Amino acid sequence: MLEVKNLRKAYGSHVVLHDVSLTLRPGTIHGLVGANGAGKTTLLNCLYGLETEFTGSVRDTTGRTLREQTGMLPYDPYFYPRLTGREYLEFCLQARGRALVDFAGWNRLLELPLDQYADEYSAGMRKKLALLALLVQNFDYLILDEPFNGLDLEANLLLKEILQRLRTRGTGILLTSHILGALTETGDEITVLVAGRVQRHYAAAEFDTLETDLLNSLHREKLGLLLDSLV
Ligand SMILES: Nc1ncnc2c1ncn2[C@@H]1O[C@H](COP(=O)(O)OP(=O)(O)OP(=O)(O)O)[C@@H](O)[C@H]1O
Repeated sequence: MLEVKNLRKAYGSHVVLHDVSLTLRPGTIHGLVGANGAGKTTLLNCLYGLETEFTGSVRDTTGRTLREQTGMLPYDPYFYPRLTGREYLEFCLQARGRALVDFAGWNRLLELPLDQYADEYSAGMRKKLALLALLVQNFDYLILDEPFNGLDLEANLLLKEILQRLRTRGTGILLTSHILGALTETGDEITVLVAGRVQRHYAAAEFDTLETDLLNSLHREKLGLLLDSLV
């Protein structure tokens, strides 16, 4: 299990994460929601080790090195210029010291032009390529920052199905999304982050309450202001 305990992260005097704790169990999908700037990406970056200056702890409870069996999809994946999609995939495997595999199986689903330069792909194709690089590596845990963002309708449906099948296979998946339905349809647990603090963890049986809570807070804070502005 991956465990984040009492994580506190600041940029200068700006505290972005306050005492955040959560767990990611094998074979579960854990959604992370929160407004723009709530701290979701920062939390994922601390978890994966892209940010190292924080207090609190991040660990695999089995004692293994977290990075070894965890793959991460960044919010905006970077591609080196003049690398084809295939070369990018090969690079990802080699950087991890893994043997090359045949990409054709997964790519029959994602249908990427692997012999074109990746930095010339559309935004959705780039997202698919970065996902493909994770899928071919069979990680135990996946950390996905906005995986649905930019994907077309068909790829969205496909990704939901893929995530559910990976969960059945035992993969633990932590993902952010601003599309609540994508998380409530697939997730086992959702954590709501408000201004860098965990407001509440919701189990699947409480997802109806989550929608009501989010709507209520929206009604209170923003819809009231909107009504005031319109009169
Ligand atoms: N490198 C950085 N330096 C300084 N402040 C940062 C840095 N990265 C993020 N922040 C600040 O941390 C806060 C949380 O940002 P973060 O990107 O984690 O939010 P988020 O919940 O992922 O937002 P979004 O939904 O817009 O992607 C924001 O106030 C942001 O300005």
